[in-house]
Amino acid sequence: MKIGLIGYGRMGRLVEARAQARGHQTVVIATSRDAERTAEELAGRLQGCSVAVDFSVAHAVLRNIEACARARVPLVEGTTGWNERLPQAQAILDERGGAMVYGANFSIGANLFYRIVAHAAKLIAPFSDYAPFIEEAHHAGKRDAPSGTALKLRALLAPHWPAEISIAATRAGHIPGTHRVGFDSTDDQILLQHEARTREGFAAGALLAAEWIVTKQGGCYEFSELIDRIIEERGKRS
Ligand SMILES: NC(=O)C1=CN([C@@H]2O[C@H](COP(=O)(O)OP(=O)(O)OC[C@H]3O[C@@H](n4cnc5c(N)ncnc54)[C@H](OP(=O)(O)O)[C@@H]3O)[C@@H](O)[C@H]2O)C=CC1
Ligand SMILES: O=C(O)C1=N[C@H](C(=O)O)C[C@H](O)C1
Repeated sequence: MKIGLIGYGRMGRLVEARAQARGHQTVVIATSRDAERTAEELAGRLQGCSVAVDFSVAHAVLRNIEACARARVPLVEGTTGWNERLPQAQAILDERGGAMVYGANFSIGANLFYRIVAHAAKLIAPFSDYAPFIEEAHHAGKRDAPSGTALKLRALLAPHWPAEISIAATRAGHIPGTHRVGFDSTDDQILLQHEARTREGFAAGALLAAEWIVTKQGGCYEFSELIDRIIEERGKRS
């Protein structure tokens, strides 16, 4: 694949290294130096890419989605902090026939964790003494809080607990990404945790998503849907 990288920081560089190891090529790199470019201008730069991977900043995401859709380049959207703009993103993709796979967390483990948390929520909710809470911890350089993954976890719990669910965010040192979901009762506490050891898992998932979205003509997919398909296929085989 000929990859266009939007964002060339911690994640962008890692995606490039893994992509090269899999025989792909980076042909375009866009950074904060491209911040003033319009969607049309960025689309011009992305012409000829087979796929784009965006790990940049939340305020640039709609422009990046429009640029990819204009250039007819399928997009892997890994940036977090733009959840409330998803309907606008979908409208852009619909209007221009673009293809995008997005996810707050591209690690396979975190996506399996979503499934475990959803199941735990269903199991525990009928026991009214238990109250859920979320904790997340990340490196000091992370801009958004709560993390995109914590917001996704809250969305999984919300149908079972109508009251606001507390999310505590820690920003310190070099933590790649830890998420905990707890259920607290008078007598005990149930604690579930996903801890990324490095960022490699995010990069590997983003490449998996890139190799998948490149085959799609259009549409807006959440990465967890892709994981659901993989779980289903592997379940049939075993
Ligand atoms: N979905 C997932 O699995 C994961 C998501 N993330 C998310 O990815 C995003 C990036 O994270 P990370 O790599 O750690 O961040 P970094 O701060 O390390 O990198 C951000 C990059 O974006 C570039 N940038 C800034 N403004 C613009 C702009 N207007 N247009 C294009 N590029 C721009 C920066 O440019 P410059 O180099 O010039 O500063 C930099 O290269 C965050 O939202 C983070 O939450 C992170 C890890 C996993
Ligand atoms: O910024 C990060 O580093 C991470 N961001 C994602 C998020 O906001 O959930 C995923 C991961 O935890 C790392």
